[in-house]
Amino acid sequence: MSIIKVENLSTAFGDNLVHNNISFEVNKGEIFGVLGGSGSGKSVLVKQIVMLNEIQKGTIKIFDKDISKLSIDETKEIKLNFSYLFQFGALYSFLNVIENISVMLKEYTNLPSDLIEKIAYTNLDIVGLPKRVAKLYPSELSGGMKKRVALARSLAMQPKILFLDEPTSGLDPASTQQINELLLYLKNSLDMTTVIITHDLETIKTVLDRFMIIKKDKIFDGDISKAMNSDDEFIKDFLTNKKAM
Ligand SMILES: Nc1ncnc2c1ncn2[C@@H]1O[C@H](COP(=O)(O)OP(=O)(O)OP(=O)(O)O)[C@@H](O)[C@H]1O
Repeated sequence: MSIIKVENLSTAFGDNLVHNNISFEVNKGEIFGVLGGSGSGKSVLVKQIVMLNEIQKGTIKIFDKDISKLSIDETKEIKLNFSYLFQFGALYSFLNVIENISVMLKEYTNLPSDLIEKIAYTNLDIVGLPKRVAKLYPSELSGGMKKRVALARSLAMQPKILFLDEPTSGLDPASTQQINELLLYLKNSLDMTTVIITHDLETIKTVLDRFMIIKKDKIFDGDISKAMNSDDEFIKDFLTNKKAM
């Protein structure tokens, strides 16, 4: 079942045509990758889906609803289903780990504070961090731990769709592998659809169910084995990291 449906999307900034008539669907429960070289419009595309950037041409449907035709109330309601972890999804330096995870719950729900704390601790556990880090501040965490806390903060709202922009950027190979394993664990344990922007070959190979590659047009849509068997030089180079990603 398709949960996101993008049809004939075109986006340009002045003379810079970024998306040329792109169509794709994301199915419920899958981990879908948005791939492409630097500046190919991956972030703009995801921001259009989460309604942070305007749609210039084409349609985007979420849960079968055309998002450009929603009322203010419908927009608010649909946005409650999203969590978006930005590329440099910074934690608040003046809040400790558990306070960082609680931020959205405090802002967007009326839940009592003891329940918010309980949910925050549950999500700390879900991302594989021990209770002892709860009172630490971001400056006291490793890069991998910061990513986990940011992920826990995104998960706390129990999103139906999670958007991750480069979840492993800046991490060493061991921490990258741990985040990849965590993403697979989340897929199997939570009722969630995930859209990931990534350049990381390991993530592409081991985590994504399906992905598309954009380069103004959509030049590929499928899974890793289809991509590996492709005769297209760009796709082959892309997957062996020969292309500037
Ligand atoms: N608000 C804007 N005004 C003008 N140009 C923009 C705007 N937002 C994005 N762009 C341009 O659109 C293009 C795509 O940007 P985007 O950030 O989506 O790329 P990306 O694929 O996510 O790149 P990267 O992998 O480097 O993060 C770039 O050329 C960028 O300069």
